[in-house]
Amino acid sequence: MSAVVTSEPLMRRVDWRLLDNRTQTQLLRRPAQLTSSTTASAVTAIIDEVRDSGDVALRAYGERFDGVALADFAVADAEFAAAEATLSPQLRAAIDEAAERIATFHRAGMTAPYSVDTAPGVRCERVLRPIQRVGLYVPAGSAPLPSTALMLGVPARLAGCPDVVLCTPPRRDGSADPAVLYAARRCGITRVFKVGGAQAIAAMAYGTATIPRCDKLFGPGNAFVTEAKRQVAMDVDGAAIDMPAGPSEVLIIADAGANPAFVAADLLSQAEHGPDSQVLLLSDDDALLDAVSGQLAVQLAQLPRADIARRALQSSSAIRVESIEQALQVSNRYAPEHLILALRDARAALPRVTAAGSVFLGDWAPEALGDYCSGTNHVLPTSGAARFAGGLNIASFQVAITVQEVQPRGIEAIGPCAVELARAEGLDAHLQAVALRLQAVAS
Ligand SMILES: NC(=O)c1ccc[n+]([C@@H]2O[C@H](COP(=O)([O-])OP(=O)(O)OC[C@H]3O[C@@H](n4cnc5c(N)ncnc54)[C@H](O)[C@@H]3O)[C@@H](O)[C@H]2O)c1
Ligand SMILES: N[C@H](CO)Cc1c[nH]c[nH+]1
Ligand SMILES: [Zn+2]
Repeated sequence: MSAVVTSEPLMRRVDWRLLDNRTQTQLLRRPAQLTSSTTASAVTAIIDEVRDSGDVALRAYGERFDGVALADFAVADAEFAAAEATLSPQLRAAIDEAAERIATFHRAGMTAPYSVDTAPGVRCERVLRPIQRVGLYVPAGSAPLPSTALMLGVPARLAGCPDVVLCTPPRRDGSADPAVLYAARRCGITRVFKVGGAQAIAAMAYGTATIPRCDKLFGPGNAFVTEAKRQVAMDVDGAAIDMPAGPSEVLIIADAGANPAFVAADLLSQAEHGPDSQVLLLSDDDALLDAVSGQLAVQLAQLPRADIARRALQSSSAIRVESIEQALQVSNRYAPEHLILALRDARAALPRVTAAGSVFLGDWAPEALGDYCSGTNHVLPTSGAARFAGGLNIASFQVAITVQEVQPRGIEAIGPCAVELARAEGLDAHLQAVALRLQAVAS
């Protein structure tokens, strides 16, 4: 029997139980990983050009990739005001409401400074400081994402970052998306530049005459943006980055009782982000897989962005597994950006999830709620980075500094321990720095 059970027109259907380990690994490869060497060299050339020619290069790339050569990239006060006036009251209210809920969730998870006496007369502390200048990237290639401006801007503000710069691709008429501008302003951000793609990342990492150099860069983006972040993070003269947050992914584990229309809608909602998005469906029930396949065809036909979603489905899979337990193992191996547990008892499965950016429990938590307004952050690790990294939070915008304060009785208490360890390492100057103080306290 072949591992390919049926040849689906929209999404490949495979039986996990019949695949060898190598084929399983290939199946779980992201499309962005397959094109990475070509993308990498294109991005290196863009970064080099921006470092050499600054704003001139930004203007040329803007013309080439976004169809507009801007004389001035900075958004002026008048454009912010016009943007706010353009938005419907309903959209402004939705942005405000989402911002409040995102703030509520993030504030609750804020790490606190702390202080502890580790020995009599030895106080150790951790204090938190906001990163001084942060650069945010808000995608707008295939669709402007004002929700991303909130996901970046709200925690940056709560962390207290004093200097926040935001880049987003311009529209063809040279303006920035009004909802992105409103969301940015809502988070207190006033330095917005109409620059997109790898060139925006290079500009914020190295600085140009117009765009200031930033300490750390944040935000999602397509394969070019994500690769540019990776490259500037590898360069000691570049900038730190939040995480690889590339093309969107969702993995859904659905049992026989799941609602096929809901499952199909959730798959399509990530597929419509871009042709390099990847969506995976795992189930132990053939009838459910069939029903979702039917729903996909029906719902896709009604989508304005059907072409993009159809292309994403081509690099996606519906996978028949032996059991929900096996599905959880596959999911942990894939480490999805988003994991939807469309299970009758989703909560019971949660303890077995070890790698995922954000988890959606049950039938009533579509991923789109996390994208917009449940309160969690939608800037999440992709490409398997959820194995070792979590999503964006306030701590991402802070540096934690440790402090120690030692009294004379403190050096008496712990000095001998340091002396012994310094002797073992053969580091005599270390030993001396402690021993001198021990003698001074004793005399
Ligand atoms: N992981 C996350 O947290 C997360 C969150 C939101 C969005 N996303 C992802 O962000 C991405 C947004 O992508 P997008 O394309 O819509 O917007 P984008 O702003 O990331 O990219 C648009 C820019 O790409 C550059 N570009 C386009 N074609 C190019 C080429 N051939 N060579 C070099 N540069 C080129 C252009 O400069 C353009 O301005 C999607 O893949 C989406 O899934 C991820
Ligand atoms: N699903 C995206 C994260 O991968 C975030 C987003 C923004 N707008 C809609 N969705
Ligand atoms: Zn989304």
